[in-house]
Amino acid sequence: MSDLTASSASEALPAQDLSEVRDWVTLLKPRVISLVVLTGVVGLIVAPGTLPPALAIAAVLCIALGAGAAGAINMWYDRDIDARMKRTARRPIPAGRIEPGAALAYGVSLATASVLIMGLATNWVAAGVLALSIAFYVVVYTMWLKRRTSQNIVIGGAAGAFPPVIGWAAVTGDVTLEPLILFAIIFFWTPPHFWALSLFAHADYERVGVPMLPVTHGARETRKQVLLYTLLLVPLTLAPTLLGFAGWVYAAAALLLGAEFLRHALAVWRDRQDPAGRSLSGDVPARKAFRYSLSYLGLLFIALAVDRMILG
Ligand code: HEM
Ligand SMILES: CC(C)=CCC/C(C)=C/CC/C(C)=C/COP(=O)(O)OP(=O)(O)O
Repeated sequence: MSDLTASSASEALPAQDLSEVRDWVTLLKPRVISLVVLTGVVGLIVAPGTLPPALAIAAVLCIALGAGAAGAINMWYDRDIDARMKRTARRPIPAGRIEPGAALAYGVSLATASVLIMGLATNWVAAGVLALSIAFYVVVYTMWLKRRTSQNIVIGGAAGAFPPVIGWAAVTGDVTLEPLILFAIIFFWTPPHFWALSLFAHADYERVGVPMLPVTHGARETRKQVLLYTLLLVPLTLAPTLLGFAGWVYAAAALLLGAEFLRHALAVWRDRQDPAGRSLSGDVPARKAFRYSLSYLGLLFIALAVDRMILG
């Protein structure tokens, strides 16, 4: 090997290592995890009592790791359809950069580690709810419902609603009404979050035969469901104040943020459509509603934490 080839090979190695690391991180769906972690942290903050900082950090890392592991197993299971959808074809498994078996081993090991560490660091109630949420995302949503029914994300979406319950249980060792209300808020938020996205991403799902609502019931029904779930969600977000575990700062934020979410949902509902209900605007309102759904949930949970810190 000439010097020139040898030196360019050694220079190329770190960049290749870096992109390999990036692929393993991508398997954890890190952007989705960021919001999952935020809701989990708020569960931890609003729970009565405290954890020593090192254990609180361990609990948050376990939620991130468990959610990431579930995402990796989801990508292992869905590698056939991911390869045929534009949005997902470049993922590490369908693109051939990570072996399916290695991804599965990685997901299962991380999932096991996250549950065990959670149990040892905090308590086994929190570890049990973490295990349940991983099983819900992997088994109930990914392996069972996703390819079978348009209600996949309503039932399976419960997986993503568990993190505040896990955070709360990590502190208290218990699951009471308060964290269940936070669960319900995320549960009712998931349909407008996902169905707004599915309105502009339905071609992918149609191609691979995944029965998402716009594919099975059409765009018009999906727009209606986005609005209906938002109408149920907004009053529900006032429950923490009505039940006395949050104050007026949170209630004001919930009303303002909710009014804006309703405005987006109404715009989705009213979007100019052809006779089949397909958007004539390039689904601009649906794209905006999807983006806003992310800020909405983040800000709502931040408002709850701030409110609880003010109330003490
Ligand atoms: C069954 C329930 C859910 C489904 C089917 C779903 C589906 C999706 C899909 C398909 C995307 C686009 C991702 C991409 O293009 O890579 C997305 C984005 C996102 N979802 Fe969800 N989601 C669900 C629940 C949740 C939950 C519970 C959270 C957090 C609390 C969440 C947070 C996010 C975030 C932060 C993004 C943006 C990611 C980015 O910027 O790429 N999702 N969701
Ligand atoms: C603690 C714990 C286990 C939390 C799990 C949390 C969670 C956010 C679950 C649902 C997340 C999600 C991105 C679903 C995507 O659907 P998809 O998998 O059909 O999307 P894709 O087509 O992008 O793969």
